[in-house]
Amino acid sequence: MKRPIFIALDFPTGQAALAFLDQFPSDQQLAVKIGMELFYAEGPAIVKAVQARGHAVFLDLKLHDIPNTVASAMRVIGRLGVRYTTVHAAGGHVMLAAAKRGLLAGANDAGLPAPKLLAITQLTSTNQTILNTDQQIAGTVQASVVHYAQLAQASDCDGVICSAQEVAAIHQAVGTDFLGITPGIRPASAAADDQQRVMTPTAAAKVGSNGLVIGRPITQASDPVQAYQQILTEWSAAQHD
Ligand SMILES: O=C(O)c1cc(=O)[nH]c(=O)n1[C@@H]1O[C@H](COP(=O)(O)O)[C@@H](O)[C@H]1O
Repeated sequence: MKRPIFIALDFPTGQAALAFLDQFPSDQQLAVKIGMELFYAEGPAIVKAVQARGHAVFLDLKLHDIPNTVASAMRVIGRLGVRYTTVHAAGGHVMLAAAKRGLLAGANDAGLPAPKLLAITQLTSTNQTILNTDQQIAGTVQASVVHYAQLAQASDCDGVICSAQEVAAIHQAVGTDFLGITPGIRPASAAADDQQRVMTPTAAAKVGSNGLVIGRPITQASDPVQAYQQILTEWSAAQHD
């Protein structure tokens, strides 16, 4: 999967998510992200239902707990056949290493390839004020994100979730093989909603983003299939390798 666009299936029910997917041609294989809302409503059954339609699943549950709990939960996730999953970098090295260990154990239990483990750095809804005031972290958002990328790499994660605004700095710090997957993507005409650190698909491609996560600009569009195709065209045209 080279530089995928993950559609965030942020729907309250499996029925709504599958009705959304039904709008696409049945032979079009998509990359989709199942997050907390849909997974809490439907559990692993929705992962299986989406996989059965031929789509690649990124299961985004953003684990953050004591290392033993994270390892055990990741072991369950590792058995689901998903391609990517997430953990919070803020949990620290021991927790991140436990996440990776659990994921590998789960994949091994099921005889499946291990999902790629992505660490959440600073959420794209976080800005400088939130970082310095609410989180009491001094310095810039970019410095915090790069620090978390270095921590994630040292803890054997495959990449991070960050804003496209930080991808170039991350790749400079930890190398271009380390994935920088970027939500907070907004076509030029779209509303930012609750996102603070946004970029267009073209700008994200130019700075070397390894994949986009996009929800509302596609799921809430009057014609979601057309919105997706437009973003895909823009993203593909701007790639330089
Ligand atoms: O982990 C994520 O996917 C994530 C991390 C982050 O920093 N920011 C962020 O927006 N996301 C997710 O990416 C999606 C963005 O959705 P839209 O803002 O509707 O495009 C949502 O499902 C968020 O949960």
